[in-house]
Amino acid sequence: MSKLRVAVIGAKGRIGAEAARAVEAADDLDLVAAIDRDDRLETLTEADTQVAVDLTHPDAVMDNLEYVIGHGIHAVVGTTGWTPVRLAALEERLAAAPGIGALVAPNFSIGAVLTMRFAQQAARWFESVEVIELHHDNKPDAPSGTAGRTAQLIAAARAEHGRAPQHDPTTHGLPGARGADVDGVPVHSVRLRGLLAHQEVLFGGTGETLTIRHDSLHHSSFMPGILLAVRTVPGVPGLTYGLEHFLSEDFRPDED
Ligand SMILES: NC(=O)C1=CN([C@@H]2O[C@H](COP(=O)(O)OP(=O)(O)OC[C@H]3O[C@@H](n4cnc5c(N)ncnc54)[C@H](O)[C@@H]3O)[C@@H](O)[C@H]2O)C=CC1
Ligand SMILES: O=C(O)C1=N[C@H](C(=O)O)C[C@H](O)C1
Repeated sequence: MSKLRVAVIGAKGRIGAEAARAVEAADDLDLVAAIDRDDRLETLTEADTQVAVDLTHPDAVMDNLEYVIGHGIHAVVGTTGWTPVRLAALEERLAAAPGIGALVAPNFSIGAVLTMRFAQQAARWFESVEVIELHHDNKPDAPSGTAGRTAQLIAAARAEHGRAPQHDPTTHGLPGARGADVDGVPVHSVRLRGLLAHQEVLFGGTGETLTIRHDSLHHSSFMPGILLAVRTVPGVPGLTYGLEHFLSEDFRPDED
């Protein structure tokens, strides 16, 4: 069987470099292009790319996707910076490219996907909730894409179960001390040398708290999810938001 022809955009970056190595090491995938900011996007079409993985920067991803989708290439996107407006624009672009699929994943690690799912499940039961995300000191965006998505899912679950917005007791203090407000959920961003990608979801109820914590300790944590996405996206036209939609019972992150 012929191998799937895969390109990585952002291949000199922290995660892009790891993704290029993971694609290269996979028996069923062929790394046909690995480009970065000084390279031409035409390299992808010249290499007859079937799936492009974008791991670049919020400022670059929309133009990259315009080229990729416009040339009939499926997309796997880990780059952050997704707003409802951007997602709607991408969905519209895909509607004009029948048969082409794009997966946008706030996080490719199984632990982070499960954190979001567990937080969604817990949200209805607790009065208070706050999200704390902690990342390396070179991350340009805050809050992280994962934290933003986690907060959105929690807010939607609270609303679905008729929970009133949280009461913020703060009347005095400094601006920003209570974090960013994502759909009514406070999200706090820590940037610290030595860290990689970490998140805590704190729930509080009467006389108890529940903390869900996830730690990505190495970029390898994202690779099984990226490879799963690369293999799955050609069969799923249109926009998919979140790796959870590609997970099946037989996914074994430790086997890739
Ligand atoms: N969804 C997920 O699971 C994960 C997502 N990310 C996201 O991936 C993105 C990249 O993260 P890092 O690798 O840490 O950043 P990085 O700064 O180390 O790498 C980004 C790379 O993209 C390149 N780049 C920038 N503009 C470009 C363009 N127009 N064309 C081609 N290449 C371009 C840069 O030169 C750089 O080499 C960020 O948005 C980050 O949040 C990171 C880790 C996991
Ligand atoms: O920049 C990173 O490192 C990461 N970015 C993604 C995010 O913003 O959620 C995923 C993960 O947290 C690593």
